[in-house]
Amino acid sequence: MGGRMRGLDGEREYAERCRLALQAMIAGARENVVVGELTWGDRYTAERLGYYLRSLAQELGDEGTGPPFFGLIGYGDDDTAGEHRNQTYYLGRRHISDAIGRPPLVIDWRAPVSTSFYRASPTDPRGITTRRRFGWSTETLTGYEDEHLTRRPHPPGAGGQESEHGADAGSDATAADGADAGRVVSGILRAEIERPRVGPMRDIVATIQPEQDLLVRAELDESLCVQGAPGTGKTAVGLHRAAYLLYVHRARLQRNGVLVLGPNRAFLHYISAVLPTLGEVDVEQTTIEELLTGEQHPIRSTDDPGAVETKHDKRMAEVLRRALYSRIQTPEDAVVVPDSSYRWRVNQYEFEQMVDDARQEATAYLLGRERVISRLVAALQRQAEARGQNCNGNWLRKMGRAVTPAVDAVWPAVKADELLAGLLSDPTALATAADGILTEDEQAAISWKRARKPKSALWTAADAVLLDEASALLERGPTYGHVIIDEAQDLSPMQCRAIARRSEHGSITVLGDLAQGTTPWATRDWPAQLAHLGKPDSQVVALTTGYRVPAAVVEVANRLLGNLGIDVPPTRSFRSDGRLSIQRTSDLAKTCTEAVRAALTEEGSIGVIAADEAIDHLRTTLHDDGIDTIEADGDGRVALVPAALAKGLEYDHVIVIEPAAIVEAEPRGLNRLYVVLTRAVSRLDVLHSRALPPELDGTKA
Ligand SMILES: Nc1ncnc2c1ncn2[C@@H]1O[C@H](COP(=O)(O)OP(=O)(O)OP(=O)(O)O)[C@@H](O)[C@H]1O
Repeated sequence: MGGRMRGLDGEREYAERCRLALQAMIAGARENVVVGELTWGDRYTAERLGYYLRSLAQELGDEGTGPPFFGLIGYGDDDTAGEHRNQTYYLGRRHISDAIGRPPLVIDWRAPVSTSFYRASPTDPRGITTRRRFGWSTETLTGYEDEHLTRRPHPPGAGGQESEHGADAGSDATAADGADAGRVVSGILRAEIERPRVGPMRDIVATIQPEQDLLVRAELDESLCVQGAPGTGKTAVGLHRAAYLLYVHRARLQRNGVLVLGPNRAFLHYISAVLPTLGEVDVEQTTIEELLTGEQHPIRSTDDPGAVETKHDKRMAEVLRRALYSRIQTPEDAVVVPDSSYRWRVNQYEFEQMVDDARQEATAYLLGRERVISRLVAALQRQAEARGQNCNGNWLRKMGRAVTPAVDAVWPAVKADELLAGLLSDPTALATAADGILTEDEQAAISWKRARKPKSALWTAADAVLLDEASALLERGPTYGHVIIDEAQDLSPMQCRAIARRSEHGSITVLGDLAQGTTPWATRDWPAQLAHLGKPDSQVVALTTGYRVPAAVVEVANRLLGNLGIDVPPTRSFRSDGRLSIQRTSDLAKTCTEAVRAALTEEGSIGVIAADEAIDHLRTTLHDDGIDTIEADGDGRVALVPAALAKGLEYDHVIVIEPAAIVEAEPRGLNRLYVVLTRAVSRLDVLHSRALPPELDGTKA
């Protein structure tokens, strides 16, 4: 910290000083873990402290080697700089300090002062005179670029930048295409965004864009919905938002937890390293299916399409509610409990009143039942105490057991799987519960061919959603402090309800793209989905600048947009590089092999994406040609990816096989093709033997 701007040698010395300080912090944290474990006599304190120190050590642990900082802001000496007048601040993934009481050497990117690094622009410099971006080659500082924000840009187009000592990104500066007119794009920034992709997703802390930063740093209480075109950084924003919220609201969120939901395992694998590199190791990352599938009810079967759609329909919530509450009966007798020489009694009318009241008040079925039991016991207690009896804990428990059979008769205990198995096994019970809600065909579609007990039931993924709904009717579960939902356009209303229950007392970040909706129930507008998610008033923000897909590829993908039956703004690509080729061939397999071979001569990951049913054949022919492929979440150079699994992933070079087959494979095949075409970072080859879909070749606008 301080007011001086260093030259490259000075910056390298500073980087070394930061690295040594960080190593000392890591060593200190590790030592504290040991000392903490030895010195704290009281177990609870020792455990809490141990947990804290261990997570600190873990957070710092991975960070000993990477660049200690990525940027620097220098404030001027006028009033707009306020308390930061003449100060400079280095920004990194983590605070680094070398002595308690002294200002940190590096400030965490999430700290309030870091905001200006991301948001300052020539039109609104926020008191900053210089913004410096550092270029690193692994651990070596190779150079930096300065933007002088309070000076007029000169010459036009150069954005007032200088670079020193061969910053590895060069020094050209251009304004982002069509983006904020005040925005200047440095060479280092552009190189980071356009770099070839290899391996899993990385954090973007060094290059978060202003429109992304506004979302990352939105208040915890604010639920947000981001409608983002492909590659606009929705996933990146969601993950950085999780890290930001944990930094600002650590205590609250560590208690309630943060949950990140993604579309599938391959996607989770792809993003899994981002939060740990940001020091956040405690965030739960899973898919909605895994979240809802309990260990007791493993998925053992699949549903027909008709059954799936009905089970995911929100009317099922009412069918289940009715089925459950129809179990409650009106009491027909008084409750009489013999107790030594007395018989305590609650008459039928009072009992009925208790049942009615509990039904009105209780937020969950089993809670209502508990209330009836405790009110009956309280009534008995009043009578016993009036007779001078001492009603201790034992007595109360005994009375509780004594009234239970009477309560069982009118408000029976039920389990979620019994309720659902009962409903799906018994057409008459289903007809009663679904009367006026589901058609006869819909009822027939979800009914089991033969009755089964819960233990022998062949549960499906859609049943898991219903079991979760049923469990929540019985008993309310815990809620998260914040839930981040990626690819949220694909969630069914019933899945949304499951998430809404888990975020009832917290907030959510909804990320998605209506154009990428591929499930039968994918939403066509956000307000409807937000209502299902229990946050109807969330603000919807659109991101349209794509950082993944090059302009030529965006142009082809945008051709499909008008045919998808949704209203979203087209993507504008940030990137001018990239290559697109569309090739007709009579021998797809051979041309595919040639395309992969050509791609292998260049840097970066390669994804071959085809209709799901074509995958096995392609794998064999590629293998016969000497090319080994991996699955979407494997480690290797060439991934062979079924179209259905491509969502959320990206490859440097994408080879799309037979678009017409991808479109035909499913009802929302055109949306699927849109997803598939927008996975490419640098190069896209489209190979086809049949005619291209008319929406793609531009003959159907
Ligand atoms: N500010 C940025 N700086 C550097 N890279 C960025 C930035 N924003 C996004 N990216 C990169 O662009 C790519 C696309 O980002 P991301 O996957 O988050 O987009 P998305 O909107 O979720 O895409 P999709 O909906 O197509 O799956 C990623 O490689 C991401 O790291």
